[in-house]
Amino acid sequence: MMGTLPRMLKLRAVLGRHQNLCWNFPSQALKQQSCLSSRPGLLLGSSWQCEVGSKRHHTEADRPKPAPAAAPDRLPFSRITEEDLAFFRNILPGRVVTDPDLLESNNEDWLKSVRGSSEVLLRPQTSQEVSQILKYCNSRNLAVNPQGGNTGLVGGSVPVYDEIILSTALMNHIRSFDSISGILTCQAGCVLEDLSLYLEQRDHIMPLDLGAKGSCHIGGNVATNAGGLRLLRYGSLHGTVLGLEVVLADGQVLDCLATLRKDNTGYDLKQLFIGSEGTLGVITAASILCPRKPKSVNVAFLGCETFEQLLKTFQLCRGMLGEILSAYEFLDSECMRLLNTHLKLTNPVHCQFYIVIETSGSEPTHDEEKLHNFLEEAMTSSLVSEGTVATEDSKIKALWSLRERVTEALAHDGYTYKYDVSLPVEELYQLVTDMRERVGGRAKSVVGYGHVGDGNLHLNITSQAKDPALLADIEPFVYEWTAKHRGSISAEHGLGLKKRNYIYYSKPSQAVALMGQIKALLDPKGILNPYKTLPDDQKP
Ligand SMILES: O=C(O)CC[C@@H](O)C(=O)O
Ligand SMILES: [Zn+2]
Repeated sequence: MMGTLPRMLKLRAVLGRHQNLCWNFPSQALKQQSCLSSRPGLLLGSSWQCEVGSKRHHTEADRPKPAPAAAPDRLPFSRITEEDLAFFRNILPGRVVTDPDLLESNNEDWLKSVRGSSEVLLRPQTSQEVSQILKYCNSRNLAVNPQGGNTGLVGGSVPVYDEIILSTALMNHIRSFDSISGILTCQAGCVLEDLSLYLEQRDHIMPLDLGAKGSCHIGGNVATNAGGLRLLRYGSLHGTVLGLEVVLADGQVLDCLATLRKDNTGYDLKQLFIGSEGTLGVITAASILCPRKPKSVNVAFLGCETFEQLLKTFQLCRGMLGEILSAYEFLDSECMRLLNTHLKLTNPVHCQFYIVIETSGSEPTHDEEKLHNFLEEAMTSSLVSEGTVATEDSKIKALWSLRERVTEALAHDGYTYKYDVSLPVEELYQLVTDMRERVGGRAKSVVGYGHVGDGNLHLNITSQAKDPALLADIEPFVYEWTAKHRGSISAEHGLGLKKRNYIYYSKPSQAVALMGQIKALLDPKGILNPYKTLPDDQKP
């Protein structure tokens, strides 16, 4: 994992010849920071568009009016009774939680912005137990909120009213790992970081990596189609998940747990459940294609003065680093200010925009040479003004923490309005600039960061406390802006409770209606994660 230090020092020496360039290794202060954002149990709308030829366009008149984002009325599900509890206690001895204190953290999302009032938490260990639970709930018309690590950011992982919480926490068993094919099969409740550690000992890695890795469950990652920091290199879970086991609303266990790279026998049903946020079935196990652990990893933390330079650097980087490029992330100077203020993290360089570039390859000498050439070119063409490079694990983690912990820093800044949009990269930062101008001094901070390499911006706005006037400035402006620029109003966080009614900004009515029909087919009573994902006009 480590590049050779003398070689990197040489790199510094060569690059150091250029004026304004300051290549240094992270400061002591930075090294001492913990590398992981420990989001404790963190689980967290689009333009109406239609396809005309290859172009999407949207007309104001055709776009359905989004309903308010607030929670809809409670749907007429049954209320839990003593007989129901007796049934659950019988099938899950010692694993039915009704103590309100113990239920606190399961009822509230990580952002503390959505709070349900569930009175029961079920902790199954097997798919058969999940099947028994759902069969019973379906027959009794009891609503169920499937819950993984509760790290979502759109209110998808917590109950809205009194839904029964079905936790995957005890379903954390690795079923198999084939080191020849790199295919891992595990239960849904395995924590992402545990899987990563397990695989690292076997010379492999998980194809996804998130700031919330210490708490999130792989089942929740798949259910939300989580993107994260490695998507640029390894693609989305739609490609790396080879098979799923899913329990349907009526309790049937759907065994699509294939471990094949290629399988064109009919419709690829597992894809329906990836990103469906627990509304179509409960994922109980997954087979995932895992890459080999790279032999050489380097991280460069660079600074540039304009977003245009940042994009040109990306272009250069894709051309010069090619197959070894594994991440291209960014944060603006406002994010850095919050990291300094709230988490006492120190910036290794000082600029308007910061880039985190990661390379992962199999030959350290080759990778370092490529990185060296790229950095030299980025410097001589004045795209990048400052930077630092790390090859050692601890330094790499320290640099990554500057990107991964922005969410945590924002949580300390105040009430946070979160937007997670996909946009054509060249327009990505204009939304932040326009928003800043629009909200003026009403907001405490307006920050932009995210996955430039994937065209994914995280626009976050904070205020001292929840502020309806500020919200009215932000929405629907942010959704309209995104739709106008042909973006998606949810790039990777999903729709959950908070964004469900904005789906029409990103999907045409026919597509949403078809989603409603699929939901009605798989979950006719609508017991699975009600109030989430689908807009209120499409609930069964
Ligand atoms: O908090 C956010 O807005 C983004 C969280 C996560 O997707 C990230 O990329 O850090
Ligand atoms: Zn993200």
